[in-house]
Amino acid sequence: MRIGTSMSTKRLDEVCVNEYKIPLIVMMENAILSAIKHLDMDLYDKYIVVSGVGNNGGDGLGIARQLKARGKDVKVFVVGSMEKITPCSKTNLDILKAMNISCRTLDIKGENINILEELKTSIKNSDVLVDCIFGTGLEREVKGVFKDIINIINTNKNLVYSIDVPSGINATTGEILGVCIKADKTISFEFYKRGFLKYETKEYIGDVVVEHVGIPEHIIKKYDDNEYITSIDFVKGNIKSKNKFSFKNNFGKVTIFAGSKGFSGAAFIASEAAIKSGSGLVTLVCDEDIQDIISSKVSEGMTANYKEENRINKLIETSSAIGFGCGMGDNKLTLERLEYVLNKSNCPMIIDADGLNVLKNNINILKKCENRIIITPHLGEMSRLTGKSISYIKENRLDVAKEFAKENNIIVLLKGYETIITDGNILYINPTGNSAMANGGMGDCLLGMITSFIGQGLEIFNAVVCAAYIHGYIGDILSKKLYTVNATQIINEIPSIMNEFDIEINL
Ligand SMILES: NC(=O)C1=CN([C@@H]2O[C@H](COP(=O)(O)OP(=O)(O)OC[C@H]3O[C@@H](n4cnc5c(N)ncnc54)[C@H](O)[C@@H]3O)[C@@H](O)[C@H]2O)[C@H](O)CC1
Ligand SMILES: [K+]
Repeated sequence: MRIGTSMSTKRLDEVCVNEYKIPLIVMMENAILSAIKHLDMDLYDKYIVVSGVGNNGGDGLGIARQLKARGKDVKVFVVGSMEKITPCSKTNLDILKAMNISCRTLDIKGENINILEELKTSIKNSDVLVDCIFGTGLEREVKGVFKDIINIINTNKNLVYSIDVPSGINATTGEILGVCIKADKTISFEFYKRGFLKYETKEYIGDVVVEHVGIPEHIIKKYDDNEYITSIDFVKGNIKSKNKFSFKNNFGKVTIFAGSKGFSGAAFIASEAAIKSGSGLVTLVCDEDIQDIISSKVSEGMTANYKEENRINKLIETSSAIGFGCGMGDNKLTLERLEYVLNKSNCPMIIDADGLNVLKNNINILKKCENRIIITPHLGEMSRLTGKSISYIKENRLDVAKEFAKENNIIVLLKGYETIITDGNILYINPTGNSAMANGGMGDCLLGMITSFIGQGLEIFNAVVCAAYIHGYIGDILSKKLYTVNATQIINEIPSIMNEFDIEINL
């Protein structure tokens, strides 16, 4: 699913109208017809449509017409200066008038007390309110009668379905411009709006569905912002095709540097996740004093300790991917080991946890490793790496991750609700995962899965996207029956879920 901004909508509209000669009213009618499919007409009969005078309002007026045509009881309120009404909205308003569908108008300059009372009563007497006051054209603080109406709707509402965006939200940034409709469902056009990714907007957007307005795919592709929400088809497609045609018999040889005294669990989880994700050969490199404990637990993997220099050198040279950092300790020795492995290796390297902590103020050591480093920080680690505050990163996480990836020529997987994966150019948002998974060891498990997928020969960026998706997908399935989901439970499910995905890694 594509992510887009107000600008993306505007640009596409202009291209369609000017270059491809698709009249806007045609796209609007497509938008209307695709929106009404989601208005639950089999459940409800009484609708109220509240429209502005922009094209979002035009969508609403067309929706009112289509609802009426299907025998529904519809009341329409239009708010805004009538002299500003867009041509397409005017056309739809004229059709409504010709059909004798009554429209109450609230002019921003007029005295609207009686109509506001009428609106309140109509809301109470209806099943569903369709919100079409503002769409992607909202550009300033919502005030006056617009503010009054939104507050009335939020206070008196039954169900509210917002068209394109809940009125009051900046579709690009997610900023709430003073007041905003609290939608139960948002039916958005062409793009999942970038603003919806801001955590604070979740209480306004409700369930989001994205519908098409009939713009040909090749045009959308041409003006793509390269930002997406990972779909299950993307994951299936990527993993399958890579293995089917390119690496059918190659399961990869991976090395994981992890664990230290007191942190043997991290090393176990990362290695076991790589094994269960289908790697041909997994070797864990750890401190000598935890080697025996881990050897006894990781029966299908091998272990080495830091004293075995020749063996380690050979492992680094021959690995198809290296995972580094879980439970190693935030100390000088870890930094030295990181530099050593970075210098000696040529394969993709995934760095997490203490591997990231020691990179603070040393990020330049990644510069010489062109395009083969993946970092997987959570917000705290990202804050230490970038020097930016957690709250700033939270507010601007897409751009912070993108900029950091671009500057350092790396792939960044920024963990959190709706994890981000970006190489500075393309960005994916991971839709899977849940709060039942918020416990120790999850990151180690993800590191093992990413290392394994890359080691098996998947394209690096796609491997990270797919690993994040499957990791969260398993968590989502388990959380339906478990209050807490831990890493070992995820690991145990990897083979069966991969099988369900029809992923051919183990053929
Ligand atoms: N390609 C598509 O996705 C299509 C989407 N459609 C719909 O069109 C709207 C965007 O329409 P636009 O006319 O550009 O903007 P709005 O309807 O959001 O309204 C702008 C309108 O409101 C005024 N305004 C802006 N901010 C404020 C404010 N704070 N207070 C008061 N008034 C304000 C502004 O001056 C304008 O008059 C999109 O969301 C879709 O719903 C098309 O139907 C088809 C193609
Ligand atoms: K709206």
